Amino acid sequence: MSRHAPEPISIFDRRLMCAALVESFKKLDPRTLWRNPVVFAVEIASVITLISFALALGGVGGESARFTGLVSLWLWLTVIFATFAEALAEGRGKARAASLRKTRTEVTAKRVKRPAFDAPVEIVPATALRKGDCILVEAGELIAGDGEVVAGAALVNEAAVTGESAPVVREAGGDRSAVTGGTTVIANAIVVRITANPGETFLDRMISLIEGAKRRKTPNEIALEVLLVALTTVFLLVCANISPLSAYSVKAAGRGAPISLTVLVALFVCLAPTTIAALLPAIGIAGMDRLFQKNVIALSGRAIEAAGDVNVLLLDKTGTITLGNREAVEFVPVGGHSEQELAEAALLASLTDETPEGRSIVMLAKKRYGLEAVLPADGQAIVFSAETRLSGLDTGGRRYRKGAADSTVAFARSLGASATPATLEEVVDRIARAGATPLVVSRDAEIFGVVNLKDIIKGGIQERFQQLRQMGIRTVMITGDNPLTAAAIAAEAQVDDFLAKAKPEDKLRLIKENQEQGFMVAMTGDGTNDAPALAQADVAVAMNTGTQPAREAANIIDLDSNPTKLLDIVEVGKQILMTRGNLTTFSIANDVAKYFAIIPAMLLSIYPPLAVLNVMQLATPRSAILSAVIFNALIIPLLVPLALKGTKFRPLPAEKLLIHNLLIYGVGGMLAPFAGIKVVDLLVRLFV
Ligand SMILES: Nc1ncnc2c1ncn2[C@@H]1O[C@H](COP(=O)(O)OP(=O)(O)OP(=O)(O)O)[C@@H](O)[C@H]1O
Ligand SMILES: [K+]
Ligand SMILES: [Mg+2]
Repeated sequence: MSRHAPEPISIFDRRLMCAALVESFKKLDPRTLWRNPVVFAVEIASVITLISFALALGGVGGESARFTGLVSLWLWLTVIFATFAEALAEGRGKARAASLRKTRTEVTAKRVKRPAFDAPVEIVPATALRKGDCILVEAGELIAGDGEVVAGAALVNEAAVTGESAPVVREAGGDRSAVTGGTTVIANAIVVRITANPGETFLDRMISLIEGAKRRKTPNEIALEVLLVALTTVFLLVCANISPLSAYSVKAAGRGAPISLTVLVALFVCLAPTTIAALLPAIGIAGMDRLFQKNVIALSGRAIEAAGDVNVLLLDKTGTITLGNREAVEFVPVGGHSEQELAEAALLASLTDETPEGRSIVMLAKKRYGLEAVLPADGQAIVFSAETRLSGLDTGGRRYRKGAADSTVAFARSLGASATPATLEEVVDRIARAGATPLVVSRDAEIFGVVNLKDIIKGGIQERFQQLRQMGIRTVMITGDNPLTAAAIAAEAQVDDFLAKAKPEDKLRLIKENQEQGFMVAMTGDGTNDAPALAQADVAVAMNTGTQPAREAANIIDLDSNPTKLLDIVEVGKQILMTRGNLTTFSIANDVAKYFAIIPAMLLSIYPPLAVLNVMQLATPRSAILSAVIFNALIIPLLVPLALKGTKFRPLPAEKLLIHNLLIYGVGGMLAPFAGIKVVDLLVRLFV
């Protein structure tokens, strides 16, 4: 695969860092910062200490101006480190969005009155196109908006959106009818029915998503934030009560000085869970960005996080596990009919069938049997549906049909057929066992034979399903095809289970059943008949090659149309959840060490015996407090790489991972500040 568009940019690229620095100052605006309440509280603390500093300079208040100034400076830095982490996480997406914007130049479109090539054409700007309009797009032209091909077939270059420069076929009918605005037709012509108004196209959605404009907090993020705000409130109350308590103690003990506002504010910031609060937005944004680098567009952060907990993956067969261009390769007659007769009946039954299957039958009949495709004037099209599993043509009082074996046989029976030809079952089974799809062809009550529709499994799929199994995810293939074909493909692709002859409502029911058993269900599909199931699944991945309804029902779109991408999505989902958990553990464990630094320092003048708690042997109370504030600030940029890259993913059982992470981030988080604060103190004692 050749990929020219998204050249990999490091998150720590120098230009991105500079842009993020500018952004991080803009993010100080309280009107936006309040959305992160803990960091907003630190900003208020910074303002309070700044005012105290100004007052101290004028000799008001009992605290040293130099000390207050330094505390204020480091509190401001704490806030900026937090906004910088978020800005840096957004940086790569913003750069990508800007380059996408550039490709979306002002274009014009050829609007047609009817969805046909011979309809009169009117030139209009792309912005004038509305849902339901039809446009003609010819070779060399840009497709002006998202839509569905309603006539013709063309080669389309989608590099502008997917980064993939190899052209793809887009054609009317079937599961490859969706086109994306901003892509280019490079051969042939198509008529497209527009499915999105200007400003609501896939490209628009993609740009606003990666720019973060549409980003909502996920339920997990909200739950964690509630906890962080609660903790912060508790510490705020504790600090507020220390002041009267200390004044009382000074009186009672007859020595020492009451605790200054600067020290109280410093204590509050050190105790509040600032580390995780500062890094929380960055963790989610960076996860989405990492997926985007893999050409996966997540329309919600919630879907990615749900992917981290997925137990069951349902996949559609044709177009998801297989390449999806089922092609007619052979006509096998039964019941004394000749190949030629079967070819003629199959051709008639396919003349108006715009699906890839139908077109490939017409092709084979023309090429191998020299037949001509002329639609009879009285021809009545019977359009294929996933419900009937049949398609065909009524002409001259005769009903030509083709479809799934049982459906066609049932139809022939309903018209009076008493027995099916002797060899039919054998032929159907032979084709199905080979993993191909048999379509039975009939005229009224008479069965003519079977069309062999071949399909190919996508490469490398088996190993990836194996990996999913190791992660404890069960793969189930669901297909409208017959059980024998399904079994053959299931065995070849090595899925754990399969469901054959599934109608859209069966797919939907299977998902609901799994969800009722408490499983988190992911579904990947491409067809219109997959859309209801996609809408129900917790994680719904649509192939970019799929139909418009499938893409609209999904919450994740894979631009590469590779069903095993779910592995990457699951991995990023797990990483986001683990990183957030680990940093929360670390952040709260950190506090323990800060108690040892600040509490003795704060109360030493009142209770001299507290000196024994000064285990770090910090120089003076002021240097101890300042060191804790500085450490509390510096730990944020030190952890930014971890927040952006995510905890390294290991395919381990959940309990083992939990113990492992608790050890590293819990114990590590408790010990790290002892060393860190001590080192900072050695430097700070030179200044205060
Ligand atoms: N154009 C067609 N005309 C008549 N019958 C068809 C046509 N296309 C498919 N069929 C029959 O209908 C069955 C269901 O097709 P459909 O495309 O709905 O399958 P599906 O549910 O999407 O499953 P999958 O895509 O996984 O194979 C096929 O297995 C085939 O037997
Ligand atoms: K803190
Ligand atoms: Mg399908």
